[in-house]
Amino acid sequence: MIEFDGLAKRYGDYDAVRPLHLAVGRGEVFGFLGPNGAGKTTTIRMMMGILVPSAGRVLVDGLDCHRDAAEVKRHVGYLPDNPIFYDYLRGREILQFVAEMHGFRRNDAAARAEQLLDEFGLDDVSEEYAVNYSMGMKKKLGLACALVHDPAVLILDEPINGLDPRAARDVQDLLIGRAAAGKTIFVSTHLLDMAQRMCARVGIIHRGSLVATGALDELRTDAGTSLEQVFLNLTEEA
Ligand SMILES: Nc1ncnc2c1ncn2[C@@H]1O[C@H](COP(=O)(O)OP(=O)(O)OP(=O)(O)O)[C@@H](O)[C@H]1O
Repeated sequence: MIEFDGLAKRYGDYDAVRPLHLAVGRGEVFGFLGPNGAGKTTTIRMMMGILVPSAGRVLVDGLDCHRDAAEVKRHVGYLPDNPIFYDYLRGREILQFVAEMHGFRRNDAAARAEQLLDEFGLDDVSEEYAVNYSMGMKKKLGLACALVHDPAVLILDEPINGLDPRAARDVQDLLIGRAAAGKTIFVSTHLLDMAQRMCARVGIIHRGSLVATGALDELRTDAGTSLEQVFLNLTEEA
């Protein structure tokens, strides 16, 4: 479903992402774990066609994320690390706008917006300007936007970063629901609790290199200790 084939990004002589080879299967919830600056956002921006790879490629459903970027967006829902909204649109209008961009007719777009506002518990703030939303509300609205067209694949950059425990739990529950419905989820995080709750398999990225992949239980058994210790060992600074 998602295939990284030597995907790499270089800034000048700095390797932000070193050739990445990885396959994520249909229906899998894959955690992309790494410390600050490891290369997670850079990788995800290449998946979304926002950054041009320096080498290699990444495919979603056989489509090249750089060459076929527009088509990839029909298959994928994307939550950026810091969702930004038009400051002159209200929550409901943003969802309606995104739905229309995906080809919904006006009435269908309104109905879809209504449905998502309800599901994400945003009804009460639907008429407020999204730019004034709290971080938790912005992440929920961003996730609702990512789901408007019911994509098979979700690519999420730090979905619960900066959220209070209740908002973090709400967002995780929404995602667990989507995973149970068979969505393929590629989620970047440096929050190990979240990886433990949600991900069947993880990859750990450190200084642009994938240093380990596997099921959480395998990784823990390898090091005979907690995921936190595995993470700390693998991402140790020289
Ligand atoms: N435009 C750029 N020019 C030069 N270096 C960059 C640029 N963008 C990112 N980098 C560097 O590439 C590295 C990877 O950054 P990236 O944002 O992908 O990390 P990350 O794993 O998402 O980190 P975080 O968890 O802090 O968001 C960092 O060292 C960053 O400073």
